This record gives sequence, C-alpha cells and structure tokens, in this order.
Amino acid sequence: MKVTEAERDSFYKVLFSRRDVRREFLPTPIPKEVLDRILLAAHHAPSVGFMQPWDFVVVSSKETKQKIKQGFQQANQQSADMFDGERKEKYQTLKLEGIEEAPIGICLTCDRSRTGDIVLGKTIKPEMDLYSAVCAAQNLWLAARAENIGVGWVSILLDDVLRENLAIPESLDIIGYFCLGYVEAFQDTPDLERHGWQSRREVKNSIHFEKWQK
Ligand SMILES: Cc1cc2c(cc1C)N(C[C@H](O)[C@H](O)[C@H](O)COP(=O)(O)O)c1[nH]c(=O)[nH]c(=O)c1N2
Repeated sequence: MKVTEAERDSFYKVLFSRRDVRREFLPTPIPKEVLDRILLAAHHAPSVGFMQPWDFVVVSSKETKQKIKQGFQQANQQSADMFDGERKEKYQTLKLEGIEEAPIGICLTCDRSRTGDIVLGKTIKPEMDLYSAVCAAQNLWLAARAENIGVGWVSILLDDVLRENLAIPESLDIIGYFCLGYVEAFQDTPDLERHGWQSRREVKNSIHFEKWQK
C-alpha cells in the first residue's frame, strides 16, 4: 500500500502541528469511539521483541484529577526551587499542566517483566522496554492530534501520587501522565518558545554524517 502525496501531506500536517497543550482545553467530552481510536493507535506502537509492555489507565473522575493536581502543585513548587533568579521567576509564570481542565487523563505504564526475563532486542540494552512504551506515548500524541484533540504530558509528578490515586502496582513502571481534551486552537509555536523559555534548535545542528561535526 503506497501513501499518496495528499496522505503524506496530511500526515506531516498532523505531525508538525502537534503541540503540548496545557491551557486551551475545552470541557467538551471525548466520545468513547474517539478515545478508543487513540488508544488503539498507541497500542500499535513498535516495541522491543514485540513486548507491548504498556497499559493505559484512563482517568475521568473530577476527584481523582483534583488529587493528581495537588500532587503536581507540590512537585512544581519543589521544581521551581531548583532554578535561580530570573529563571525561577519565569518558571513560576509558566502553566505546565491542564490536569483539571482536561476531560480525560491517561497514565501510561510499562510492565518491564511482560513476556519474561529474556526478550529479543533487550538482551544488551535492558531499557528498551521503557523506550517502547514511550513510542506508544508518541503514537497517542499524534493520533490525538489527528482527532483535533490536544495532549499535554505532565512529568512534574511523583510516581507515588499516581500509584496511590490510580492503584498502580509497584510491578509497573510509570512512564507518564497525559491530559487530553479538545482545544480552542493549536498554537503554531511550542508554549516554551512563545514564553521565552527555550527555542527550537536548527535541525542542521542535529544532523551529522558518520563523524561528529562541531
Ligand atoms: C518526556 C516529556 C515530558 C514532558 C514534556 C514533553 C516530554 C516529551 N512536556 C512538553 C514539552 O515541554 C514540549 O513537548 C516541548 O516544549 C515542545 O513543545 P511541543 O510539544 O512541540 O508543543 C511537558 N510540558 C509541560 O508543560 N509539563 C511537563 O511536565 C512536561 N513534561
């Protein structure tokens, strides 16, 4: 099956217009069939040895979101204190989550023991299962964008907060917490760039041929 030019362009449109969303969430519910499509897309990510080590814990209760938000607030204060001076002041102005505004939260986990101890492709680099779960995160993010749904990854959270509130067993690693919802608009530029925190590097600075070029 070949991808047509129009389909290619649609794919790149989705890819380049994907944003990390924190502030623009609308309360509009996400229909079940839409969420199902997004999770199916995530589930079709590549994985080492075809382990498919991920699970998705879907959060919709207001009370649970409130508790996770409290966890974020504590972690965010602790994080702000790690920066100094102007950087700290700037940090404190950034909105870094939309936990309560987003109709759906998803906690992505990784079962590192799924399919046994010795896994094809993970024999030399054991962390490959974690990377596989992150591939599912990216699929989820892009599929959501194709559905006009914004996603925000919130990593300023202690694992224990998610474990406690979502009953996630110690046997699973926590990869991330994602906020999902329809949005008023997708910004052209990442939030961190718009707010003067960090800009996009030139792609040419990241492409090297055979030997590292300074
Ligand atoms: C692993 C990981 C973890 C986080 C993020 C991303 C990733 C990949 N990002 C989003 C991040 O800031 C964002 O992707 C970049 O700023 C680039 O912007 P766009 O995603 O292109 O909009 C993110 N954003 C945020 O507001 N709070 C957070 O805790 C995190 N955590």
